[in-house]
Amino acid sequence: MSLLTVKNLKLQFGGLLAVNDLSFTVEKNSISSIIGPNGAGKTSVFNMITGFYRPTSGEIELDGISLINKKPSQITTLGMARTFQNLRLFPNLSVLDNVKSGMHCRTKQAVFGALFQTKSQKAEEKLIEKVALDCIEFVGITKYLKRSAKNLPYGAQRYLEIARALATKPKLLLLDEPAAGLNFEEKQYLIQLIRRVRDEFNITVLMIEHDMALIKQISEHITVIDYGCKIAEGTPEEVLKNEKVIEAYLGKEEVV
Ligand SMILES: Nc1ncnc2c1ncn2[C@@H]1O[C@H](COP(=O)(O)OP(=O)(O)OP(=O)(O)O)[C@@H](O)[C@H]1O
Repeated sequence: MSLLTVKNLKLQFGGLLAVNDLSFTVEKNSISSIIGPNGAGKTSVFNMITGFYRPTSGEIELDGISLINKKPSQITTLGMARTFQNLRLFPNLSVLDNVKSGMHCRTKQAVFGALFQTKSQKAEEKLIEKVALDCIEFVGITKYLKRSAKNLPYGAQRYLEIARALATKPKLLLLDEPAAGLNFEEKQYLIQLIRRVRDEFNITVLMIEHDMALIKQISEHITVIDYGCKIAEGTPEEVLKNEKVIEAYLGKEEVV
């Protein structure tokens, strides 16, 4: 059963067709990937799914609900969270506050409540803190709780982004190049973390990644795009021996 359905998606920037008639689905509880050479349109697809870009045409549904014309915050509320290729943390906020900051969309806090700290307001604040602490512990960075994001080791910053996304309790987690900049040990830790996200929280994961070894290890389904079009899809074994895929990568990146 699919959680995300993308149908005939198009995105035009002036004369450039960044995404061209793209259709694919993401199965519930799967770990899936979108791959493709630089500039293929992968991040543009994520930006449309999360409401940052408005598609020129096409349909996107999360659990049967259309996401077209919805704002990013509405899409978060419907159960989607993402991390970014270039980290988007609040550098001067602590780890705890970074995670709490991602949870507005899930809270009922009104201005009145925030000013006068009603009983329910205090209870909600406690709950927010508990969820944030649980997510921080889950990704393994509790020892950095009070440290500002900018002073964390790079790997921990990447895990913090995942904790912040998890705190919104998504059905679907989109990870944009989660392994970028990580060393071998950190990548192995990331693989375990992504598996635990799916297995322990039943969250479906869709990621963009350039690290083919990592993709092979963790992805159950891959969609390959080139020049905005889907050129192949299937299991890692099927996709990575596909001639069109090898051709698309030839001279650009190495397919392992
Ligand atoms: N806001 C924008 N305005 C104009 N062109 C854009 C914009 N965003 C992306 N593009 C163009 O759309 C195409 C697809 O870009 P996109 O970033 O989606 O590719 P990508 O597959 O994610 O690349 P990479 O792997 O290098 O991150 C590129 O030609 C890019 O220059």
